[in-house]
Amino acid sequence: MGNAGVLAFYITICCVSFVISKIIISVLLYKRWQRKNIVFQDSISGGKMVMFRSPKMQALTSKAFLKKTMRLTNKDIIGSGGYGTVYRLIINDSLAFAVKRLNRGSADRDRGFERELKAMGDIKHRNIVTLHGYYSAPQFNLLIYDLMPNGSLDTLLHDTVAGTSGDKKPLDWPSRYKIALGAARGISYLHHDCIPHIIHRDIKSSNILLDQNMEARVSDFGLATLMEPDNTHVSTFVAGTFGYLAPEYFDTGKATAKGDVYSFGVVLLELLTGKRPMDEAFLEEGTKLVTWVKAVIYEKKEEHVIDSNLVCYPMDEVNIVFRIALMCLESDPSKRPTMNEVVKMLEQIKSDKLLLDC
Ligand SMILES: Nc1ncnc2c1ncn2[C@@H]1O[C@H](COP(=O)(O)OP(=O)(O)OP(=O)(O)O)[C@@H](O)[C@H]1O
Repeated sequence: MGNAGVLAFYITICCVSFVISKIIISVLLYKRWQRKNIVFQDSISGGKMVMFRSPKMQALTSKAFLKKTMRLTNKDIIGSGGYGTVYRLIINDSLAFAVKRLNRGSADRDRGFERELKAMGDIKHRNIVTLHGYYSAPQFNLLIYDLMPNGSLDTLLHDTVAGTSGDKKPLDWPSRYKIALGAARGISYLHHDCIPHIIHRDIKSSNILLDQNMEARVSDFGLATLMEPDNTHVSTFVAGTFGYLAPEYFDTGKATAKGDVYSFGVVLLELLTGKRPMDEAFLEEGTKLVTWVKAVIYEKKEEHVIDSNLVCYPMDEVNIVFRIALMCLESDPSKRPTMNEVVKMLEQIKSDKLLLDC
């Protein structure tokens, strides 16, 4: 190669490096811009609205959003729980949000509250309900989530609405399996992939919501740590809900990942038996779902616990999920699997099936 060739080679290298570095800088600047939240200070209420940047929030202005939010009335209420009331908010007939009004305001909290919320906003996973932003005022706080059009697993499983023909439509096995796997993946993500790792502390069927594809999305993570539940809400105790709490929690009062695994085991039992953990029939007999199931197994009558709506589905799959539930419900936390292992065991059911079908 002559001198001219060498020169041309070096010029090409320089040009390519220049273009690549420009692209990298642009991508980094775009990412930084994306991370910046939109903050709107409302001089009338003395509150602050923070909207996390995301494709869904891109087209909205915080002022318009806040105006709509402040106009929510009782007819927009979806439900209420230990932390407050949840409203449906539809913007421009197309964007749907669930706004959770927390009963206490920012006057009761320190700056850690906002830090936690921002960390919650960074969590994006297909099995976790996205937090899009929050509003913080001295008297109350609002959390803005994606609206889950198919409601909660609790409603779907236990309040089957009578159709026009009067028939009830119980959830079929493929849907139950899909929900179990989706929820397990969401919790596993919180436990193992988030830095720092997150313990949910309140896993239950009303905190497993269903999106438009009936994909499970875990909600309310972090709330138990953010605030003490309302004292008027009887089902919630310190953090967590009766019927779902691991036995060791009553001794130690400490929330652990293995405590979440236990609560997930209770959700699996709900899916398998179709019964609520604190069903009235259990309360009358002074027992609860987990104790009842364990007693029936002791008598070797497992078949009596499975929801009669599931009898025409593959019993081998149902039985494996039942065994996974029992592992999660071990009294000794160290004997329970991790959520990562639970996901793998649940996934194995379908991959074994595929191998057999081949
Ligand atoms: N993002 C959402 N999309 C659709 N519905 C929701 C959403 N978040 C909550 N809900 C519904 O609102 C109702 C109240 O929810 P909330 O989380 O406040 O209470 P809970 O989970 O029932 O009880 P607790 O507060 O003790 O956890 C529930 O019926 C729930 O299904």
